Parts: sequence; C-alpha cells; structure tokens
Amino acid sequence: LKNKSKRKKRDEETKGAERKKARSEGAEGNQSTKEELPLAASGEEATPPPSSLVVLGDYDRKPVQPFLPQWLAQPKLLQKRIKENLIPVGDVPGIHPKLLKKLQMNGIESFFPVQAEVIPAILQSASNGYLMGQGGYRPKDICVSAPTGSGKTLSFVIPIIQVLLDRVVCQVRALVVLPTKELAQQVSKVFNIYTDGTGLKVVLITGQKSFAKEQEMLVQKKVTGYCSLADIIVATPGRLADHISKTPGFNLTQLRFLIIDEADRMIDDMHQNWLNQVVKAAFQVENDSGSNTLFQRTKPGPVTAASCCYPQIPLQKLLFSATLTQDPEKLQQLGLFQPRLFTSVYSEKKPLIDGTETEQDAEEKYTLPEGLSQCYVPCDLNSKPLLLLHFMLTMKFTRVLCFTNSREASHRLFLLVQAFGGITVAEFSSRLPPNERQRTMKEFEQGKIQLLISTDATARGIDIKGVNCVINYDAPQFIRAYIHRVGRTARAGKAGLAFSMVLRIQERRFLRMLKDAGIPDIKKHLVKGKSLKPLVQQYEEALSKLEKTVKGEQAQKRA
Ligand SMILES: Nc1ncnc2c1ncn2[C@@H]1O[C@H](COP(=O)(O)OP(=O)(O)OP(=O)(O)O)[C@@H](O)[C@H]1O
Repeated sequence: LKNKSKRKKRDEETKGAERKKARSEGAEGNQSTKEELPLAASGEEATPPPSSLVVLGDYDRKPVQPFLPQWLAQPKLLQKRIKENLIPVGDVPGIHPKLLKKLQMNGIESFFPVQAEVIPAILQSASNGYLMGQGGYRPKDICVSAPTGSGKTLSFVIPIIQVLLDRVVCQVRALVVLPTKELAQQVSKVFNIYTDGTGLKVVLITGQKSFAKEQEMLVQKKVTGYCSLADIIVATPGRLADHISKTPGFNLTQLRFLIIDEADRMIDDMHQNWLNQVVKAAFQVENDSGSNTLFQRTKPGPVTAASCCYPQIPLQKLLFSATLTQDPEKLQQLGLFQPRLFTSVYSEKKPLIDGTETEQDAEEKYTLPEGLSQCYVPCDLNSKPLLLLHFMLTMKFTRVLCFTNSREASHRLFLLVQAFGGITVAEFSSRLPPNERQRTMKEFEQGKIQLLISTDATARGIDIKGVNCVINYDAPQFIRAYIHRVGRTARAGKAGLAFSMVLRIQERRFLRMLKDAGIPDIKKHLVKGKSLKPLVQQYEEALSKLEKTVKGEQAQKRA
C-alpha cells in the first residue's frame, strides 16, 4: 500500500511538471505572436502566421519565426542615392501646374526619390477629392522611412496642398504634428511658401504665442456660429491637446489628413494621449443636425452594407521618419488602416568580382545619407575640450553643430570655448527662452556663428543649410539619436562630415551599437598628444575664467 501511494505521488508530480512546462512554452508562444498586428488593422488576407502555435510532445520542434505583417515585410522600396535618382518635376504625373511653377520658383527642378514615390501615392488616395477615398473606399494610411535630409517634408506638403486647392469652405482638413516648436515652425514655413496665393490658411500652434492669441488665429465667432480660420494646422502635441479641450469652436470633424512627422519619436510620446484626443475630436458628432449631416462621420468599424451607404470623409494618417520603427506592436498604437510602407531601409546587393551579387553582411536597420563621412576619435575625458578646440582651429569648418548629452554640459562647454576665444560660438538648449533660441538659430544659419553647441533639441528634423560638420562631443547613447544628430549634415544629397568623441571605456559599446544597426565600420581617427600641446596654456587660462564665470552664475542664482 505504501509503495502504491508513493508511485501515485510520483505520477502526480511528473504530470504537474509537464503541465507547468506546457504552460511556460505556451507563454513563449504567446510572446512570439504578440508581435503580430490584428489582421483587420494590417489589412491582410486572413492567412495564419506560419508558426504561431507551439507543438508540444516529441515532434520535431522548429524554431518560431518572427512574424512581420505583410505591409512591413513587403514595402515599396525607395532609391537610397538622391543624386543618381533625381526625377524632373514635370515627369511626376498629376502635379498641379500652379505647384509645378512654385516648385521651380523655389529652385526645385527635380524631385528626390522619396518625393517621386510618395507624392503620387498621396494624390492617388485622394483622386476623388478629399471628401472620399478612391472609388469610395477608405484610403490606406501611408508610412515613410527615408534618410535624414532626403526631402520628406515636401513629399507631404505638395500633395496636401494640391488636394485642398479646390476647397470652398475653410475647415481644418490637415493637421501636422511634430515633437518640437522649432520643427513645427520649420514645417509651417514650407507650407506657407507653397500655399502663398492659393487662399489656403496655415496656422502654427506651438505655444510660442499666448493661448488666447492662438485661439484668435484658429477660430472666429460669428452670428451664425464659429468658423475655422485654418485649413492646415501645424502643431506640437501638448498645445494641440489644450486647444482640443479648451478652445470653443475648434473643430476637427472635417479632418482629412493627419501627418505625424518624426513618427517614432511621437510614438514614444504617446502616453500624452494626444492621438486619442485628435481621433475623438475628428469623429465627434456635431450637435447641430444641419448642413453637414451628409458628410457626418462615424468612427470606422467593419465594412457593412449600411456603412457603405453614405459617404464619409476619411481620416488618413501619414507617418514620416528617418528611423521609423519596424516594431508592429509600437505601430499598432497608431491604429493604422491597411498601411503602405515606403522605405529606403533594405540590404543592397554588392557586385562580386565574378559578376554575381551578394547580400550585405549585417542586416541594415537604418539608412544614412549617401554623402556622409563618419569617423570617431578615441579619447579621455580631459582631452575632449582640447580636441574640440583643435578641430575647430585646424579644420576651418564654417558651420559646426556640436552635441552634448545635457543642458549643463552644453552650457559649460559654451562658456569654455567662449573663454578660450577665437571661435564664434553659441549654445542651444531648453535652458534658453524660445525667442533667444530662434535668434541663435537664425544667426547660425546666416553664418554668424561658427560653432553651435546644442543638446538633442536640434538633433531631429532641423534643416540648417550649410552645416558641413557635426561633432558628437558626448557620444549618443542610442542609435536613433546618432542617426538624427549626424543627419544634420550631408542633407539633400550634399557632402558632410560627422565625428564622434568616444571615451575609451565607451568605445566597444559605441562600435557595437553602430554594428547592430548595420552601419558599416566607421573610421578611427587618432590625434597625437603633440598636436594638442600648443593649445594647453591658453586652455588652462580659459579654464580659470570658466571657473569664475560659473561661480558668478551660481551666486546670481542664489541671490
Ligand atoms: N527636390 C529637391 N531639390 C532640392 N532640394 C530639396 C528638394 N527636396 C528637398 N530639398 C531640400 O532638402 C533639405 C532637406 O529636406 P527635408 O528637411 O524635407 O528632409 P527630411 O527628409 O525631412 O529630413 P529629416 O529626417 O532630417 O527631417 C531641405 O533644405 C530642402 O529644402
């Protein structure tokens, strides 16, 4: 009897362990399928992923393949090299003569590859006018991943203006959301250039003006009710959310295009919930059941006979970034509809001597501009300021953008270079008020400032002509920061140099980060100690001046 009960206990323990094992394998299986987008969202045929189920037991277990939705796995590929793939503006079909003329007046004779592909795609999705998708169907959302400086801005500015050219009543029909004030300002400037003389109104809402002033720019109260003063809004997410909740008459119910620029960064900011607020406002049912009922829209759901009976203004999302995430789970937060991806991220085949071709070794995750030369300088903490001064004095670059990892580091480095003398220098960070930042940026653009020391506030999207060199004074910690920082040079097919100062203890991690991103070996640049020697005395004097200035600032703060 004793033996029997022992055996029973052993059997139960074995079964328990098997159940536990099966459960944990099930959990792993779930993890792999977590990557998937729901089929409805990805707009695919309902074919099950190849290995979403874990086979238990003694079967031959195959490794679980990572599953990418078809739209991510089979994108439309964009040419990487700008200069070799210019397309005369007249050769891209469907562009309004008015806009063609404007492009030429602004010195744009040819389109860059991203523009030649994306402009017709957006125009096609609105070929029946902005009130309806092509053939009455809801248009597909569009995602664009193309290098820094490859011309993504015009690829949405031109088609949006063209689609709205014939609008009769002024209503908010396009909304561009960007992460920073400076970027929003830059994009609104481009819209202003191309809407000039069309009657379309562009309004910038970023908090640079008072809230009341922005409200006045957005809506006007008339005896008949509120009317919109904006066709196209360019905004930062926080200020936009404030207007949605607090500005009477601010109406997004006619919104046709939602453009999310620097989309990967905007996804990171999604906890602010601004996207839900926009979508909610866009599908809000208007109280007055009057003139607009024909185009009254309801939140999209499954397509049914009833839902097809009356036209709906579609809301189409357009996403742009140089480092667009390929993580379906992250993209899912945006609620994309049958998205189409345009990307320049793919492995290129290299010709071999025998005439055949081979794939590149590392998997490419990001594409850098063709004209960019990169190198890194191994150094120690003490020699970093001297190295910067050495480069500035010997290389004679006219506009250098130098990045640090914090506002304090930017400020101290700025004070040090200023104390050293001989270099026109300025700083840029959220430490400074917006108007001062704006002035600094203008002077840098005009060539009055040789060296601009900045935090990552200027790392993304900022387009300053003539920046011929980017210096990472502090090595960036993340690859996306690296890509955007170095992308401030070598824009629009031009040449540029980026070099990174890397502490010896950081060297391995830094090189690994680049290698993992598929960025080919960057050159190592060694600077001999004797090249720095002539600067040492002046540098030490600058250090003591810096100390005094910092003490003065601290005393001022305390007072
Ligand atoms: N077709 C063109 N011909 C000549 N210059 C162009 C053309 N298209 C854009 N540019 C110029 O190229 C520069 C970079 O364009 P843009 O700022 O749109 O790049 P981007 O792809 O948005 O870069 P980022 O990812 O850094 O934001 C701008 O100065 C712009 O005026």
